[in-house]
Amino acid sequence: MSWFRRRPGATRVPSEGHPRSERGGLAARVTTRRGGFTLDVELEVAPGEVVAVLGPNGSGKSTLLGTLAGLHRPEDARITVGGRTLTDTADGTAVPVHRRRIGLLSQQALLFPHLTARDNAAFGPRCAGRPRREAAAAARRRLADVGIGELEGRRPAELSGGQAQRVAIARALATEPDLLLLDEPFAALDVDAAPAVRSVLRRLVRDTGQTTLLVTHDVVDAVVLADRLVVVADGHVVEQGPTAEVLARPRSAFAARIAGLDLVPGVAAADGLRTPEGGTVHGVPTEEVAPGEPAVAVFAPHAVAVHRDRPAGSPRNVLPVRLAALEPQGPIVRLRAASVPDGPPWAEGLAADVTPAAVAELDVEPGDDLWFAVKATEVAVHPVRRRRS
Ligand SMILES: Nc1ncnc2c1ncn2[C@@H]1O[C@H](COP(=O)(O)OP(=O)(O)OP(=O)(O)O)[C@@H](O)[C@H]1O
Repeated sequence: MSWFRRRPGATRVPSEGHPRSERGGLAARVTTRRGGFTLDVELEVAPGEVVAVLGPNGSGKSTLLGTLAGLHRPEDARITVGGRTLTDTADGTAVPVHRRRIGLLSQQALLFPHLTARDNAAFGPRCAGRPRREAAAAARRRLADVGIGELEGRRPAELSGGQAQRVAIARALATEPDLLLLDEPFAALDVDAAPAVRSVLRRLVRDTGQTTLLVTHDVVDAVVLADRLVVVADGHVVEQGPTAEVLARPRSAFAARIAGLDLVPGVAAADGLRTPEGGTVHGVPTEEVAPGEPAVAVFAPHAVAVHRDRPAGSPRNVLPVRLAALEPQGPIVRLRAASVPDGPPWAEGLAADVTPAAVAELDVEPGDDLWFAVKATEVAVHPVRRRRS
């Protein structure tokens, strides 16, 4: 699948300080223990690339971010960003947190309660040694970038969760970090606030060509923000690759579980998504996507109704499929579709989750022709990560 792939030859926007091309990417080899747990990973993030790290609870994601940020001392590691060695246990190099030029954004905004939004955002550049006036100017610019320039004089107690997280984004980016680390950045936001904050972050990361490592549990974050996925389990990298490829052909149990969503590539349209062959998937565009933008329609397999005969009536999306496989998944059965010659090619691999009773009633077996139906209201249309060129 080519729809999430980075466009070749994408150029980066020069930043105010040093050009991004001089900043380079991340190369890390880390072995470290925490109690009885061992993290043992190698990881690279190319300049301007966004890599998402996904993994089950306790797989070592936070340990990895903490080690990169300089918060944990690893037993055996070499970490370089833009060719600068930040950690090398072989020769004792351990650049302190505030000199690593790494921005860290956590679930919680963690703002200083007694400082204004502006002074919170200026804190990073001040720590990096920038003069007061310059730091304040950088803070103002970034607050404007995240859409809350007018709130610069407010203290954290006077901000909503989403606004506070925007200040935290402004603070992380005001330092012009060589590497941005995002640790579940939307997890603490309520469902109404998260899409707008994700949208702001996506735009900023794209527009500045910011090299970024994102840790998340939410596959939509990875789809929207990341070029590449790295799946960790039990302290090891178990698979990695372009986001779409990992989700389309998951090899690890965890990736298979997170990939348990139906994804259809295309471009956003007012009424949903236009597929490459000119078909339409009716759906609800999220606020993060504009018509004409590369996008993906996402729906849950349990939202798909399965019929022997073409259903009449309301569902907007009705497509003919051939049953490729029946996959028992605990209390439900997943029907895996193949495309049919006259049907849309994107039906290939779609999943529908039904009860065993429904399977018995349908009396289906692989090779049978069926109809999948999904309501437009069940289909969300998200932008896909695309680097600015
Ligand atoms: N300070 C500590 N002392 C001992 N063990 C620790 C410490 N911090 C983490 N661990 C252990 O290290 C392992 C990895 O934890 P880590 O927080 O890196 O995982 P994670 O993938 O970020 O998990 P989650 O998704 O739940 O945040 C876990 O088994 C955890 O219990």
